[in-house]
Amino acid sequence: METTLPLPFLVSVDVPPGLASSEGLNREEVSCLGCVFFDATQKNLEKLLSHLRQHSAEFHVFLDATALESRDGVVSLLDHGARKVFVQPERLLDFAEFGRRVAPAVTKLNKVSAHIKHGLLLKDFDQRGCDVGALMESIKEEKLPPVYIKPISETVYDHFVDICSQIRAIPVLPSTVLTTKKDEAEKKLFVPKLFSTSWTSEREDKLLPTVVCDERGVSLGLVYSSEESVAESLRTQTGVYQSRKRGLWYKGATSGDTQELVRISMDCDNDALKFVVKQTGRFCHLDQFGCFGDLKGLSKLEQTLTSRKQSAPEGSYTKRLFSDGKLLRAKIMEEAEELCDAQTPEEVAFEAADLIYFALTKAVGAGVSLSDIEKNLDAKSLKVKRRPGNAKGQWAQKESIADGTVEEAKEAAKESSLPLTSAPATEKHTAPDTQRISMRRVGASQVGEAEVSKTLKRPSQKSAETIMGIVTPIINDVRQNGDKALLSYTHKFEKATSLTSPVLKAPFPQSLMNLPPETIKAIDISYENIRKFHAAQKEDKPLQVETMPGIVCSRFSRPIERVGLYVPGGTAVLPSTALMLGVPAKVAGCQKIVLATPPRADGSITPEIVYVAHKVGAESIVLAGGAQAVAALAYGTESVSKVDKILGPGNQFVTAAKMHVSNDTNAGVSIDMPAGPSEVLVIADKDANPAFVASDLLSQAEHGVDSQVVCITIDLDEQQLKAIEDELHNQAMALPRVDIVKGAIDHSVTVLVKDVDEAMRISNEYAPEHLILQIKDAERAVDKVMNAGSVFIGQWTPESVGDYSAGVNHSLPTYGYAKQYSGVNLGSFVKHITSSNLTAEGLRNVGEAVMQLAKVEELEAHRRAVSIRLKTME
Ligand SMILES: NC(=O)c1ccc[n+]([C@@H]2O[C@H](COP(=O)([O-])OP(=O)(O)OC[C@H]3O[C@@H](n4cnc5c(N)ncnc54)[C@H](O)[C@@H]3O)[C@@H](O)[C@H]2O)c1
Ligand SMILES: N[C@H](CO)Cc1c[nH]c[nH+]1
Ligand SMILES: [Zn+2]
Repeated sequence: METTLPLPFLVSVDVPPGLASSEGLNREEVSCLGCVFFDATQKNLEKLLSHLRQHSAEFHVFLDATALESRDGVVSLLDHGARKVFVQPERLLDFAEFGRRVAPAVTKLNKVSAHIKHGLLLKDFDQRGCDVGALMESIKEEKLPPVYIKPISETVYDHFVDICSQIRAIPVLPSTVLTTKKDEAEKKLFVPKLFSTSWTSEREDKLLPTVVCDERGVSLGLVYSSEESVAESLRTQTGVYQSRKRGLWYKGATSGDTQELVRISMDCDNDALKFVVKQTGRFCHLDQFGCFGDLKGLSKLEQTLTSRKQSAPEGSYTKRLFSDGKLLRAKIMEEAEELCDAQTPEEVAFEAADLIYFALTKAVGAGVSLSDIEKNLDAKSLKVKRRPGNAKGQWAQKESIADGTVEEAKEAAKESSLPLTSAPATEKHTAPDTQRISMRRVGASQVGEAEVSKTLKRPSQKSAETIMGIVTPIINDVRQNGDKALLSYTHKFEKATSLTSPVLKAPFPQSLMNLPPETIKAIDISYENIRKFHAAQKEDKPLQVETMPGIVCSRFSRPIERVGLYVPGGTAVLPSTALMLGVPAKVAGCQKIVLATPPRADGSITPEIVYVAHKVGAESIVLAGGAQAVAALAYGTESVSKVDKILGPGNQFVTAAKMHVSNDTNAGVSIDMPAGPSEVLVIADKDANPAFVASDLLSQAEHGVDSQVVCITIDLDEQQLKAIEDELHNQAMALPRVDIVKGAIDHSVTVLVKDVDEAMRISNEYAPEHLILQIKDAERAVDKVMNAGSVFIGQWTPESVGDYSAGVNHSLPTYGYAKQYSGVNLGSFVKHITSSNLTAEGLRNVGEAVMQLAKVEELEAHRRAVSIRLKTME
């Protein structure tokens, strides 16, 4: 803990008189000295604590607490920020845990033992009859750094200061020394003289180099001080220095860029001063803030925000933040969440910078400066009574989700005795039952459907800007440096450092797809069902329509030649996704199928994926994931084949990379759709089995913490609702991925509605990836489905059958994109080509219309292409 003195002396202020005045301390006397010394007694303790509360970051407070009897009093002083407290030597052991912040106070040096290492206060020092030589010797022998000496009142201070300077002790001077000196001129120069008797200048002119800093310690420049300039500075409380050419220099006197003096201190070997100032305008005579250049980082941000607050250009975003408290609040929350989710050092730096920007905007808007914040931090760092540091209120549950172990959660759940109550309009079951895994309830009739939609907002993802900022350099790197870059990202993200080639080419060796027969059987069954369903989507023959006599329009399909299939492999290995993409690609007749999937840390690929790749006739497997795999597929590398279309789900990095390459016209690649974190919406009525409902919700919640599940209950009473919630909690606690489930459930919701129509309206607005209908006459409700990726009808249709084996595709639009996209299907692997075939009669029938429209558009060549033919028929 920092207790070094910024000055070569301490000023002792009378207590309580100094504090009793309304102003507290006389600012001019002590503020620039930065250090103050008090006598603490039981009587003035409260006043001292109140003073410390306000000023401990500003002043370094030293206290003689020998008159304080209770330990608690001393601890409170330390806790409130006292830098050093002196106690009787015999009580030292009692405060050993506070290290150098507690030191002994003695009246005679020989009472001190050699083991005292945190300095000491020699009080009631009487210089008369003092043998300075013996004192020096004693201090040297005891090797006690540093020694503070407080004289008894009759001492003649000038002489006392000289003695202290000789023995290199720190004088503690009563404040009266500054105010009772008879001679005004002498009084004025007393403090500067204290400085100058302590400083040593190696320069001929005896000036002292002086570093000028702002309150955050950012250096503004180097100047020189003399005893006179320091005196002027203290008198005017502004920056006054000694110019080597022009004498006394009152900073800002001509430029207007003045300085308010905050503090003067001296360096460790007394040969340089530091002036801390509040600078108006700029310090440097050149067009820059300080002599070492302009501000940067946090200081620069603060400068910009302050100037924006005073006057911002039209359309300034920062200005909008200052005037829109709600927006600022939302941004702070959003950025805090993104910082929590950040993983790599780059992401953390990126997100922390965003959060700091918004936090500082809040501070500047409230008139709080960075240095106020830093003072607060310093004051906190001086606290000795530690709080447990647990998260509070609504964050307590999030904390347990992020960090708690399953066992801890189970224990806490057992301890939690408060039952769930019936649902008010919108209520989060966190406070009373913190460890219970439960979804927030929202009553649609209480809050209205518009509010329900807001509540069903998907968990926030990183902003597009943030994600693009991460994936773009990766894509560019792979594009430019091919295999080498691709491999380096696989080493980095997958930790597969032994991998030397990023591609596994067909034919795949049998040794890489050795599987138990039951797995082969499961894959084969699923393969066949998926094949059948997708083959049925094939058009047998071209579609043909005779629109007019002699005019035949046709549409026929052709497979996309080269397809890249992304199989996710971050949080779970998904061979089923290889099936969902590979089988339709094969059915469609794509000539080149390239799979890409992140390898395991040993560089290998899950044998199930190799087996599927083999079955669908893949040309190769790219052993890479994330943005780097997408870039390799889009542009090709030395060993990865370029493709025409990239399909497959993935996390935010994969999705952003797909968007990026599909927007690059040079890449010549398209993508399927935005397929992100899995989600499910279950509609349940009184007929639904609570255990089935909970199991479906959990099946998607276990995909990732960014998944969201929604349960719309139709006209259920409290007991029925609780039955689903109990099932959800109990089943979840038994799952191996319970920690992931907790994260997903945390932003999942149960919506209470009255009837099927209300449920369907909300569902269509949400546009879920998966919609499960566990209601009476589920089939009839399908007519009302307008937006959904895939629908699961009735109690015997769990969503997981669609994930694996029923035959439908599980690669589906999420995040509400089911409103405009279809899931992967056979059509995703083909393109449609149209044709027209006219006879002479056909051209005669339609010719006039074509020529007239060409005329309207003033495209004469278009018109003539028809007229030239019609003429030949005349
Ligand atoms: N909608 C669908 O049809 C569907 C189907 C299956 C899976 N999914 C979803 O797909 C997602 C799969 O995600 P996943 O993470 O498990 O696997 P993933 O393969 O999509 O992503 C893993 C890759 O992300 C990259 N990555 C990770 N952290 C990174 C970082 N900080 N910076 C840059 N790149 C980074 C790495 O390259 C890694 O290989 C899940 O959200 C799952 O729910 C959706
Ligand atoms: N439910 C996921 C699509 O959102 C797909 C999947 C693969 N394995 C299990 N589930
Ligand atoms: Zn699934």
